[in-house]
Amino acid sequence: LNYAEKGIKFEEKQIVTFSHSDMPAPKYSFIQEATSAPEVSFYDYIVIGGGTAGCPLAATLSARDAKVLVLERGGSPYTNTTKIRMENVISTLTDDSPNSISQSFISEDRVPGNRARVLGGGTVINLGFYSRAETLFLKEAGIDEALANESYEWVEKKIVYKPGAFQWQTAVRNGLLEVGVLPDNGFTYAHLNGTKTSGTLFDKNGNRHTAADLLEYANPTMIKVYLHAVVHKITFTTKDGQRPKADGVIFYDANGGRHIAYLKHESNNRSEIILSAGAIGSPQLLMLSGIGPAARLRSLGIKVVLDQPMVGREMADKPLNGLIIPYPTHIPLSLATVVGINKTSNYFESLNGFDLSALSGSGGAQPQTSNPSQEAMANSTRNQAFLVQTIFGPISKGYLELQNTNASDNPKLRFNYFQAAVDLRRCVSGMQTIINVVNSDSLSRFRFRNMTTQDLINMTVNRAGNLRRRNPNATTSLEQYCIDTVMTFWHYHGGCQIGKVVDRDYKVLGLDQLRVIDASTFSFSPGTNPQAAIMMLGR
Ligand SMILES: Cc1cc2nc3c(=O)[nH]c(=O)nc-3n(C[C@H](O)[C@H](O)[C@H](O)COP(=O)(O)OP(=O)(O)OC[C@H]3O[C@@H](n4cnc5c(N)ncnc54)[C@H](O)[C@@H]3O)c2cc1C
Repeated sequence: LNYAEKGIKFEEKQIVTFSHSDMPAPKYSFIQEATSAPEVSFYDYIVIGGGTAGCPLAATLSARDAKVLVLERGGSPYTNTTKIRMENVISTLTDDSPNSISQSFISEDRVPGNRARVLGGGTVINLGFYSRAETLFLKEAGIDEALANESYEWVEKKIVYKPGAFQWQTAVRNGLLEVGVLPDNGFTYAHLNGTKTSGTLFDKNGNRHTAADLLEYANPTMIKVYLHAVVHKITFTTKDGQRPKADGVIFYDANGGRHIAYLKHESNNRSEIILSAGAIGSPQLLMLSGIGPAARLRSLGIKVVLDQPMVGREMADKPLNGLIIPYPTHIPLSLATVVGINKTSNYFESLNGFDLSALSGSGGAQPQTSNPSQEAMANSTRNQAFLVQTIFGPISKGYLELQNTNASDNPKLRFNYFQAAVDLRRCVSGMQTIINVVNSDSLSRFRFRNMTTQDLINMTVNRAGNLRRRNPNATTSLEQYCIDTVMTFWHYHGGCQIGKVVDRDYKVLGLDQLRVIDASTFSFSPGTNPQAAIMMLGR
């Protein structure tokens, strides 16, 4: 973040650039399977996790003439680009096979979730909505606003698109304006109160562009990316009386081969290991490496390097609640390109033609209406929209704990959705706005005439109800509705927060040569959606 201050300029001529159009998948010579990695190697920087933060970070470092290694546990997003097209977002998330690019889990809250397992990380499996963070986020993190803006532009130039006018998104935008989510901010990436259209990672042909594309900015002679490289542990030198210093990383390839990458001794001053394994992966790996709550680590046979009780604490996820709206006509599918931001800290988004409730784990019980032809239409996932909301923050926090010492397994996660009363109040207020939008004139032509709001509520409880809900008839209030139908917004964060696990330069407290750069450092999820802020941070 101090590059500009220090007068360091990026060598633009080293950067491989393409025009921002629908380009073919890049063929990077520096991306290889980890099976081809030497047993021992040496680098200036070792980035663990080639995800949303890791890719822009590694590209940036390599363009500064540092020798950079990226270790990514998943494969390439360019192997099967059909899988990551817009129409396949939900089928990718429901693919639970061992080679899936999405690893699913169920939190202790009984809410199913997904985490990326692919180069490009969350940007390869997410819903693509792109919106910058509020300035509060920059202020709290102490990030220079001008440098943040330059970094956003660096990302946007390569992978962010202005969306076309989708019929459903236009109706939702008009509905939000009609019920008072004002002003109309038109098209902008900025985080502003009111209703706006923002960016998307999908181009006009529905092809997804991801953080992996940012590696086009890398200096190809200075970077190496290994795929299917599962990092098991960071190693430390611990000389008597001195702070532990991170010096290497142990990783395994797809054939189970063990490799170790070390930081180069001669470049010690700028050498670092940077953990960008995401909000779930980074605290997990710190613990597996001996940095975490000592008693718990010892109980799993892990040698303690630093007793750090805050690793894995204050984990959070934004709750998702909304209404399923079956409609009587066929309209082209769309993912969120419009967002409403109101003064009571709710964010409203929508998608249509996708069955998001397939992810709720409730088994997708069928809607109950009194009209058979309505039911036939409502049963078709192509003919339904999901109008959803989430809240600022959230205030409710949970935790991450190791279940075992296998880096590929999910740790135990609890997010405690709505534990804080203010989160529940915000959800109720947001649901009231959603009900108003659903009943607005703008959406009236997308509604079955005799399907009431209560019908929609019942349908959503049945289809999107989470695994915790036991009795659908027990949903008697909007408070209970929020609790019974909460799903993940996938904005996991925390576990390595600034001031608790890392300092304001993202350096791990109490250790040398180790930083964390990803969503695990956040105390709240930035913006309406965090990927813009995370890529900016990586840059
Ligand atoms: C389904 C879904 C929809 C979403 N929709 C949106 C949206 O529309 N807009 C938005 O802004 N945000 C969205 N998000 C959130 C956003 O995508 C994430 O917050 C963001 O991608 C997280 O970035 P990260 O760098 O912290 O982690 P990630 O991008 O997850 O990167 C972590 C990387 O580390 C790798 N890794 C983990 N452990 C290891 C290990 N042991 N060894 C080697 N590699 C490892 C992972 O495979 C991964 O590639 C969505 C997320 C999901 C899952």
